[in-house]
Amino acid sequence: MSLPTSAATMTMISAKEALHRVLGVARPLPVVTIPIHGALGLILAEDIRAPDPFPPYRASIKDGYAVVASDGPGEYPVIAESRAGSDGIGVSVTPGAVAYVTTGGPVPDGADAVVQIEDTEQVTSSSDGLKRVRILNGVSKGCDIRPVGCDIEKDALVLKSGEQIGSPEIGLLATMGFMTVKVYPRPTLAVLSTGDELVEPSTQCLNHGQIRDSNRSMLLAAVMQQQCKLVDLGIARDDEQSLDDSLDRALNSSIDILLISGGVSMGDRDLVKPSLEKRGTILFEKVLMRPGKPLTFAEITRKSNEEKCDKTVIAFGLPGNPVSCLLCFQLFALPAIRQLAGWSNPHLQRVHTRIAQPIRTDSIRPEYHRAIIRWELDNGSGTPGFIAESTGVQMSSRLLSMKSANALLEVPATGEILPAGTSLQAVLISDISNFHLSKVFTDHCIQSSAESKQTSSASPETKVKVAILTVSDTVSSGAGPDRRWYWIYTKGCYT
Ligand SMILES: Nc1nc2c(c(=O)[nH]1)N[C@H]1C(S)=C(S)[C@@H](COP(=O)(O)OP(=O)(O)OC[C@H]3O[C@@H](n4cnc5c(N)ncnc54)[C@H](O)[C@@H]3O)O[C@H]1N2
Ligand code: MOO
Repeated sequence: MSLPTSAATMTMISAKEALHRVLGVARPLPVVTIPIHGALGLILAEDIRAPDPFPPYRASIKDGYAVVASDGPGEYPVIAESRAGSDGIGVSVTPGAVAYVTTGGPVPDGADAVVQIEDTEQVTSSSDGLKRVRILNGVSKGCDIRPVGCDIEKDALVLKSGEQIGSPEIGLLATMGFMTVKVYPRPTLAVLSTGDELVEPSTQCLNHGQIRDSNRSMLLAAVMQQQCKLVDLGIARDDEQSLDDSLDRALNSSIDILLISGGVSMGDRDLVKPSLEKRGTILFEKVLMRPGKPLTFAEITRKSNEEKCDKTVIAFGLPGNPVSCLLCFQLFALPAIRQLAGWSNPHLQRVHTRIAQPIRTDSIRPEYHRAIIRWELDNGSGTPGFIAESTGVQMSSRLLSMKSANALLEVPATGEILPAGTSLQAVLISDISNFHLSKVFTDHCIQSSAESKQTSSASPETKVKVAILTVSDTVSSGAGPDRRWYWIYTKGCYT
C-alpha cells in the first residue's frame, strides 16, 4: 500500500484505521519446509491428507477374546494370541474357536467381535492341550473392534492449510508418518532504542539526566514470547549519524520488522520519522489513542543481497514512554507478526467485562486502560462474566500500570466518569488460559480430589522434570505410530 506522505502526516487516524494500514502491508512470509519438531505454534501452509487409513488393521478396543459373534456364550479353545504388535498376523478364527487379543492388537481374520476379559472365565483343565475360555455373555457383530480407518480414513483431509500446529496436530502428523511440513516461518525482528538519556540496564550509578533503557529489554522479551528471531540493535544516540548507522545495520540484516523506541514526538531531537521517511514511506505518524499518540509506521522496500530481489521491511516508531511503547507493540506489532507468520485472523481477542472501579475518561482520545480481568460467577450483572480491576494510575511513563495487566479496556472519549459496573470491551493481552481465577470460582468448579489438592499446593516455582517412555508392542515393532512426540513438543524438554 502506498499512501502519499503528505496525506499520511496530515491527520491523526483512529487506532482501527492504523491497524488496517499495518495489516495492509504485512504480507505472509514465503513458505518453508521444516521438520515437524520445529513446527509447534506455526501455521500450516499445505493441506495434509492421510496416506493410509488409521488404524491400518482391525484393532481390538479391549483386552479380551476375538470371537465369531454368532457362536454366543459357551466354552471355546483359544487358538491364538494376538497382542498389540504383529502376533495376530496369519491367524484365522473359525466358528467354535476364539483368539486372545490385547487392546490395540489386530483382530484375527474370521473373528467379527471382541468379548472383554471381564465377560469371560478361564477354564483350568483342558484335555486337548489348548487353553480354553468360557464366554459368559454374547456380543453383537463388530463389538469392541475399531474397523480399518475408523479414526482416520485413507485420503481424508486431516489438516488444512492455515491451521495452527499444536501438539494434537504434531501427534496427527506423526501418526501419518510426516516428518516434515510446509509452514509459514515466524518473522525476524530487530529492536533499537533511541535516546541520549539512555544507558544500559547494567549501569549501577546513573549520572544526572540518565535513565536505564527498559524498552529494549521489554520489547526483546515480548518478541521472544512470540518465538521470533531477534536482532538486538542496542541504543542509538539522538543524532542523525547514530540513527542512520543503526537503521542501515538493521536493514542490511535479514529482518522483516523493525521496532524503534523513542524519538517520534515533536522535540528537535526526535529524528526517527525523518530517518524512516528517507528510506521508505510513512503510512501514519499519529494515532488518536491514549497512550501511544505519536506511533509512527513505515514501509521500507530494499534490495536484499541474499535473495537478490526486493524485500519489504515494516518499521514501527514506538513512542518512548515505556507503557506507550509496549502497548503499541501489543496492539499493532503483534497482529503484524501474526500476519507475517501466516495467521488468517491476526487480531487480538476481545471480551466484554464490567469495571470494578469508576474510570475517568479523556474527552479527546479513547484510552486503552490497563486492567487485570478475571472471571466471576457473578460480575455484578447477576450472571457469570469478567470483571476488570484497574492497575491504578495510568501515566504512560508508569510501567507499573502494565504489570500483571492481562487486558486493555477500550474506554471511549466521552469526558465522563464511567461508574463501577459499566460494561466495556477489553482487548486481551495475555493468554486466557493463564488467567488467575477467583477463589470462589475455583472452589466452585474444581473437584477436590486428593490428586488435585496435591497439584494445587505445588509452588508455582516448582520445576518438574518429565520422563516419557512409550510402552507398546505395536510401537516397538514398528506396526503403529509413537505419539510420544505429542508430549515432547508440547512441553519443550524431556528426558
Ligand atoms: N510537544 C509535544 N510533546 C509530546 C507529545 C506531543 O504530542 N507534543 N507527545 C507526548 C507523548 S503522548 C509521548 S508518548 C511522548 C513520546 O515521545 P518520544 O517517542 O519522542 O520518546 P522520547 O521523547 O524519546 O521519550 C519519552 C519518554 O520515554 C522515556 N524513554 C524513551 N526511551 C526509553 C527507553 N528505551 N527506556 C526507558 N524509557 C525510555 C524518555 O526518557 C522520556 O521520558 O512524547 C510526548 N511529548
Ligand atoms: O501517547 Mo503518550 O503515549 O500518551 O504518553
